[in-house]
Amino acid sequence: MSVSNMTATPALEVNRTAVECSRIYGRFLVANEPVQRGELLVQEQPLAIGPKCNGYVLCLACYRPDVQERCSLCGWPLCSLCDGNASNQHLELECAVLQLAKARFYEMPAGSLHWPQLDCIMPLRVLLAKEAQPERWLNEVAPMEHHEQARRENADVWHADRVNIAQYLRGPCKLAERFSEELIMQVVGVLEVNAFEARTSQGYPLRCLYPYTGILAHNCVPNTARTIHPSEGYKIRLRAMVALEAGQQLQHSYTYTLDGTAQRQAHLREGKYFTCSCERCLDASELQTHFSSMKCGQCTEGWLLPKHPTAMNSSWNCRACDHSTSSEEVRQIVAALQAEVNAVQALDMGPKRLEESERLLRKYKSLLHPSHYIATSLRQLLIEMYGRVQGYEMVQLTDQLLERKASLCREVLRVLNIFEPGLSRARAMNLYELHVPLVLLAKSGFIASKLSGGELRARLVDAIDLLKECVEILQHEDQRSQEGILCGVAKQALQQLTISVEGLGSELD
Ligand SMILES: C[S@@+](CC[C@H](N)C(=O)[O-])C[C@H]1O[C@@H](n2cnc3c(N)ncnc32)[C@H](O)[C@@H]1O
Repeated sequence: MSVSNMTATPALEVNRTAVECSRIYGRFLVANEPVQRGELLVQEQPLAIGPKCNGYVLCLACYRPDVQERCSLCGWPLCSLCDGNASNQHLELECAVLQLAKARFYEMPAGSLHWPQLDCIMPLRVLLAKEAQPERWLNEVAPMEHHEQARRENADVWHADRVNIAQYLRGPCKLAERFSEELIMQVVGVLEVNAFEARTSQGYPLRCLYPYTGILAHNCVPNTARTIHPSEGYKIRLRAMVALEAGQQLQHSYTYTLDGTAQRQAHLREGKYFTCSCERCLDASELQTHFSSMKCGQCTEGWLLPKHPTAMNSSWNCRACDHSTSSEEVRQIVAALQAEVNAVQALDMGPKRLEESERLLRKYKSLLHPSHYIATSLRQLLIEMYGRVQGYEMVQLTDQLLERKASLCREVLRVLNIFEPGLSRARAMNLYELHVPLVLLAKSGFIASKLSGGELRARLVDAIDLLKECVEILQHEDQRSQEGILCGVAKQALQQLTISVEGLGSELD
C-alpha cells in the first residue's frame, strides 16, 4: 500500500496529519501543519466495534455485562431490550452467520469470568467488514502490524486463539470457505496490537478498531489525547495535548503513564511486542521524577535506580553509596508493596480504606522515593476519598485535612505536568479535586479573619482558574461519559464561583 493512499481514506472526517514510516516505528502519523494545543488532528469512524477479549458474558449489542437473556434468533447473549431493536449491531453483523451455521452458544457456570466463545465476535466483525469494504481492508487494515512471529512464540496463547477463534469460526460457524486460518489469525493480531478500548455511554468496556488513528506511535510522554464518542457511533477524535510543529511525530500512550518504567515496559512487550526507547524509558530517574526509585537499604540518603532501565534484568545501583541489588530483589519488594495497595484498594469505599491508604503512604516513606508510582497511586486513592467517604465528607474536613487533600492534588499534578503535559484528562480531574479544598480554605480563613477580603477574592480567582482549565480540557469529552459529566459539574461550579466573586464587592479590599 502506498503510504499517501491512507490519508485519503473516506472514514476520516478531519485530517491534519500525514503517514510516515521508519524502521523503528513502522508507520506512524505526523502533524502536516502547525497545530495549537487542544486542536483537532483526526476524526475517524471505527471500522468495527465489539467485545473485548477474555471477557465475561455480555449483551452483544449494548455490552451490558452478565446478561441472562439470549437472542431470539441465534441464541447468543443479547439483552431483551436489544433483542427487540431491529437495528442492533449483533443482528446487523454476526447473527445471520450464527443462525445459518446453527452455532450453539454454550452456557458457562455462573460467575465465569471468561466465556471463550465470545472471543470470536470482534474478529468476525472485522472479517465481515473486510467483505463489505474490500478496498478499506486492502488499503487500511491489511497493512496493520500484527506481530505474527512474536505472537507465535507465546505458544499457549497462540494455540488458544487458533482453537477458540480461527478453528471455531471455520468449523462450527461454517466459515472455512470464506476465511482462511491465516487470515483469521492476522485479524486477531491486528486487534491485539491496534484496537483501542472504549466505553459505552453506560460505562461498559468494549474495543474499537480505527485503521488510521490506530497507527499512532507510542511514547510514555504522549503529545496527543483521544476521545471516543458512543453517541456518535464511537467516532474517535484525536487532539494535540500541546502545540505541535509541522512534521512533528504524533505520540500516544498505549500504556498507563502513571506506572513505573518496568511496569510500562512489561505491558508494551507483552501486549504490543516492542521495547519502548523513549526519553523517559531511557532515563533511570524518569525525567528527574524518581517515579521508580527505591530507598537504598545501605545508606541513609541514597536512591536505588536501574542501571539499564529498559532491560528486564538490569541491576539497581545506589547513586550515593554504589550499593547494588538485583532486579529480582526489587521486583519482589515492589510486588509485595503493590499487593498491600491492591488489598487496600479492594476495601469498601469508607473510612477504613482512607486510613489504611494513609498508613501505607507513611510506611513507604522508608522504602520508596516520595514520588514513586506506588506512592502516587495511593495519593490518587486518597484524593478521591477525602471529601467523599463517611466521616471525611467535605463539610466534615478540618482545615488541616483540607490542606492535606490540596497538597495530595498538587503532588499528583506535579508528576502529571511531566508525564502528561498540556491538556490531559487526569490533569483535569485533579484540577477539579483541588479547587474544592481551596475554596473552603479561603472561606474559612476569611471567616476566622486570617485572610483579608482581597486575599479571599484572590484565592477564589485562583480556584476559578483551575475550573476554567478543567473545563477547557474536558469540554471535548462525550457528554454522557464520566468525564463529560464532570465537565458539566465543573461548568456549574465555575458559574457559581464567578457569581460569588462578583458579589463580594469592592468593599472587601
Ligand atoms: C498500534 S501499532 C502502530 C502502527 C504500526 N507502526 C504499523 O505500521 O502498523 C503498534 C506497533 O507499532 C510499533 N511501535 C509503535 N510505537 C513504537 C515505539 N515507540 N517504539 C517501537 N515500536 C513502536 C510496534 O511495532 C507496535 O507493536
